[in-house]
Amino acid sequence: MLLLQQLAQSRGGRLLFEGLDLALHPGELLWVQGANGSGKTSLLRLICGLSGPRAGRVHVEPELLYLGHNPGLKEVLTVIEQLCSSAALAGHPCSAAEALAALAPVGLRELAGQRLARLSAGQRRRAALARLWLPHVAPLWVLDEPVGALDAAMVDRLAQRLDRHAREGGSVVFTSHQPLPLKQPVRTLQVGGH
Ligand SMILES: Nc1ncnc2c1ncn2[C@@H]1O[C@H](COP(=O)(O)OP(=O)(O)OP(=O)(O)O)[C@@H](O)[C@H]1O
Repeated sequence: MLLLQQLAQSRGGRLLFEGLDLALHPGELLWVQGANGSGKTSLLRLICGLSGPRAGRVHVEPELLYLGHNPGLKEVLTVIEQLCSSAALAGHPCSAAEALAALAPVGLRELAGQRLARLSAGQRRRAALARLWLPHVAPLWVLDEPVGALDAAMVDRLAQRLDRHAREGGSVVFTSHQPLPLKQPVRTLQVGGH
């Protein structure tokens, strides 16, 4: 599902990592670890093709869903508009009923018509994460700090969703500065040290 071969990246003239080899298979969860500034986000952006490597190559099969460090939501849109438009942009359009159903587990169903500009940080994160509850999503999920700003109950619900995705044959690459309460086995990858 994801293959990294001899991957290297540098930012601002500093080498972040090199010689990185990894094969992630269906059903596997990968926790990318490292100190602030070690290169976790840089690695995730490489995996998503948002930046090019200094050396090596990335192969994704068949497609991925990326939720970045910053939820990157359009403030003028309502919660449901944002969810439907991001799904459509990713090539997996959803119906209004499917979007409402995906907003329920993140606790935003009642706020479906609210503009994102009027949501709290945690609610915005929940709005971005609602994508993971839509019926048609890419099998590889790349999540940068998905639990940032989430309360404990939502962290538990997200972990349950990731566990289910893995049990169903999906894969997840995620960064987090805290362990997630996952039940499925989790592989780890340490970034940095250069
Ligand atoms: N646009 C940029 N130009 C130059 N250097 C950058 C740029 N973006 C990031 N960097 C540098 O690249 C390094 C790695 O950044 P990155 O965001 O990948 O770290 P991270 O491990 O995700 O950190 P954090 O845990 O704080 O989110 C940092 O030292 C940072 O200063």
